[in-house]
Amino acid sequence: MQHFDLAVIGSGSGNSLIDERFADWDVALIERDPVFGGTCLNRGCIPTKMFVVPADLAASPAHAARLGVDLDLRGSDWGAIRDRIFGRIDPISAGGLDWRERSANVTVFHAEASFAGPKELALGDDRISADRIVIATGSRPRLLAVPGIEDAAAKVYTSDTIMRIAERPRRLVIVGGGYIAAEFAHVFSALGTDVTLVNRSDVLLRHHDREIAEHYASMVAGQVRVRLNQELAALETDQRGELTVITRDRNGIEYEYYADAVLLAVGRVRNSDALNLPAAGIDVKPGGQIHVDAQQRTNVDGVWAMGDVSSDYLLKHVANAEMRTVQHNLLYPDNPVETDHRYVPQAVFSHPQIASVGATEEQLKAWGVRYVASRQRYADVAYGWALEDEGHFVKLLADPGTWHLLGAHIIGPQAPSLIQPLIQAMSFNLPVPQMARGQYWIHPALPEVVENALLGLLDAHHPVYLDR
Ligand SMILES: Cc1cc2nc3c(=O)[nH]c(=O)nc-3n(C[C@H](O)[C@H](O)[C@H](O)COP(=O)(O)OP(=O)(O)OC[C@H]3O[C@@H](n4cnc5c(N)ncnc54)[C@H](O)[C@@H]3O)c2cc1C
Ligand SMILES: NC(=O)c1ccc[n+]([C@@H]2O[C@H](COP(=O)([O-])OP(=O)(O)OC[C@H]3O[C@@H](n4cnc5c(N)ncnc54)[C@H](O)[C@@H]3O)[C@@H](O)[C@H]2O)c1
Repeated sequence: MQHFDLAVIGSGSGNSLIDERFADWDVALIERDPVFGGTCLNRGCIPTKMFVVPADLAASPAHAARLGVDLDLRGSDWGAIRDRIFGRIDPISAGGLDWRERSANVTVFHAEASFAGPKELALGDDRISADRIVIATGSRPRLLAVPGIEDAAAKVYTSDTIMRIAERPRRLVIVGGGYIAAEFAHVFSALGTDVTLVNRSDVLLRHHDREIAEHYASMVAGQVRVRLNQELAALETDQRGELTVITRDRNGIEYEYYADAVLLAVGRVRNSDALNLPAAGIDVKPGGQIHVDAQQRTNVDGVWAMGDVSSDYLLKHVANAEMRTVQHNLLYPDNPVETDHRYVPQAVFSHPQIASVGATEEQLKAWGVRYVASRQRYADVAYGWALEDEGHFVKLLADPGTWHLLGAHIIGPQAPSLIQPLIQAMSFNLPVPQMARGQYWIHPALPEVVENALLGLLDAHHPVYLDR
């Protein structure tokens, strides 16, 4: 049996862990997917955002008309967009594998790993052992088992498959109301598909601040058909191969939608089920989330886990942060560090864009925390005038005692970029007065909407003067 200093399962964030500092370690990297590099690169963050940019352009004529510019969308070439995106991504993935296979100290195994003991892995018929094992196996789309789904399989997609679809569907039903549903609703509707969004609960983007979620719902309703409180009940394929999507509401009433394709966007399943974790005695939470401590250690000595398979956050920037923790703790076991999960930001690249960090107003109320809130419309700052903005805003929540930000929520153009200084302020405990008045804000740039929201917090309570 081959023995290694370190075995890493999963070539997504796990692959990034093995840097030059491990040059004198004997490392095994195991990947079961023929495609190398994991979700973010091949079927997640990166290709979705590469679709969002052309979708933003395709959606721009309506906005341009309000500014006196007459743009016409004459069409979109799905094949060209798709091939450009994957023509860029696929060589990066293949090149990454090639480079890794040529690394002197790393052996790449193309196999599904499962535990045969605490420090032993079964890779098909092979066995390897390692002093340390890192589980970075990620997650996969959740599927729904409803009548007719097998017959309709050729027209049922997930985020793993829809971006490579041969032709853009004329009519698409998206099941779900989270990140993936919101981003693909934008991409497909902007490029010309008739989209119906079916969601089981009565809110879209339910983990967001309620005001933001409601505002998003009102805006997306202008782009796609939104059907709330309905869940997928069945799929029917007739003799001509035409697909009907049947949904059911809470009263048992059924609805029918004709579709050329269905996208399931109903959450993700952690990839821990194939790992035979009981063989190693590794603790798992309900739902398959591997239990780790703040140092990313599982309950079994020498076995770490990171990223989607163990994290509370299914986000690449979190997987990267956890990867850096594991990396450090492997290299410097006598000086371990913990992952900082205090202020995890998130962004939805929908239309409009959304970004948030920290607590929602509903959470603060539920926790009984004292707070002040401010809302600043893009339309009331100079660059918002230039944009002729309608309806987008920044919402901030702060502690009126310490003047530390408790939460920041933005819906509107460039929200994922605008929020970055607020993440910085929260991470480094920069109080609102200092942040608002202790620096210049470029005039008349869009971040003035953040500046004014900060000043609004101070007005919301009582004036605070800075000792400068
Ligand atoms: C459509 C979509 C869009 C997204 N957009 C964003 C975004 O904009 N921003 C953001 O922050 N996050 C985004 N995410 C989330 C982000 O992609 C994930 O959080 C991140 O990729 C997780 O990384 P990971 O290393 O944990 O897992 P992965 O990258 O999934 O890597 C796990 C690897 O392990 C392999 N594997 C699994 N089980 C085994 C086994 N038993 N043996 C061997 N190999 C195995 C898998 O094949 C996979 O290659 C998006 C996700 C999706 C689906
Ligand atoms: N921009 C980003 O950062 C980004 C983009 C895409 C995905 N992601 C990550 O991937 C994760 C998964 O995304 P997601 O959108 O699949 O999950 P999600 O958890 O965000 O949303 C799932 C949605 O499906 C609905 N749903 C569940 N079962 C249903 C059913 N039977 N019928 C109808 N609706 C049903 C839920 O009500 C919910 O609205 C996200 O949580 C996020 O962490 C991030």
